[in-house]
Amino acid sequence: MSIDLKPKTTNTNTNVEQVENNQSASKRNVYEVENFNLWYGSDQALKNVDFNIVENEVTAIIGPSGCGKSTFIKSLNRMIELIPIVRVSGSIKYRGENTLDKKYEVERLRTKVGMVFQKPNPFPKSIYENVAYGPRIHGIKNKKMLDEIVEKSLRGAAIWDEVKDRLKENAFGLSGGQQQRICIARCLAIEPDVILMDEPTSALDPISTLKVEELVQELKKSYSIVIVTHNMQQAARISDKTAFFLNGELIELDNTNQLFSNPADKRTEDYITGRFG
Ligand SMILES: Nc1ncnc2c1ncn2[C@@H]1O[C@H](COP(=O)(O)OP(=O)(O)OP(=O)(O)O)[C@@H](O)[C@H]1O
Repeated sequence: MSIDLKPKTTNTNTNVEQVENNQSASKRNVYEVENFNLWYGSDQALKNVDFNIVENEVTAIIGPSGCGKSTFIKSLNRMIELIPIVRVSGSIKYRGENTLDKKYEVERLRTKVGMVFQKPNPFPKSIYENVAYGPRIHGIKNKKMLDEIVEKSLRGAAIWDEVKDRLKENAFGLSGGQQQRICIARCLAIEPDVILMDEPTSALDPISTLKVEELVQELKKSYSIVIVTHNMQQAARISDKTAFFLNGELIELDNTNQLFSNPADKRTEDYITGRFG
């Protein structure tokens, strides 16, 4: 998709957007976030966020440094609660259930929602063990079954051909781009429903970045993907929906074409045209 980042005054993409809207309409929401607030101690980092995430779509989150992108994505799998001073209100429904409910078991969420981080973080183990780790934790001991999961996950992460003859080697011996795809394979091995990606290409060279971007396009056929990115061109290239955050508020969430070509809010327009941030 090629996108002109300059806002236009008239929208010429009505038919395309109509088709996209119709496609979205037939899909279900994986997440429904309502009136979500988050505080670090007394500092409020997210304010009244309402945010639906549609299945089998790529949703990109953009916004200036410190606007709350990472805080938001880490709220979706409740990783944020590892920080003791964090306090939240509102609701984050995953497949209809409020994950903030005291009775909701976080382990259940973590088996369905995988995460890939900015810096590739493979375990100091072999390539094979990195991918087999999750399924082993979930009780799979059968070697043949594990072999199959490892191969399927590495294929799914578009790295099988590069590593199939060196599965016993330490994952640290791979390039940064390969390590990131191993981390994606590790994530796929638990058969998630959603994949959260927090700036997954910011530590990668352009060729590895392209590989991961192509991979994201492929993965959305089977998974729902939320990706935080500082790179607006990347958001425009790979996402179906884009959300713009500013100072902890969700300013705009729309079809990516629409948001970049004809943003509804002046603050979005100022950001995407480089007037601030
Ligand atoms: N552990 C923490 N303790 C206290 N405040 C925090 C913590 N983590 C983040 N914050 C604050 O919350 C706000 C949002 O931060 P967050 O990291 O979510 O922003 P971001 O949009 O992801 O930024 P960046 O693009 O620079 O990664 C910032 O004001 C930040 O200083």
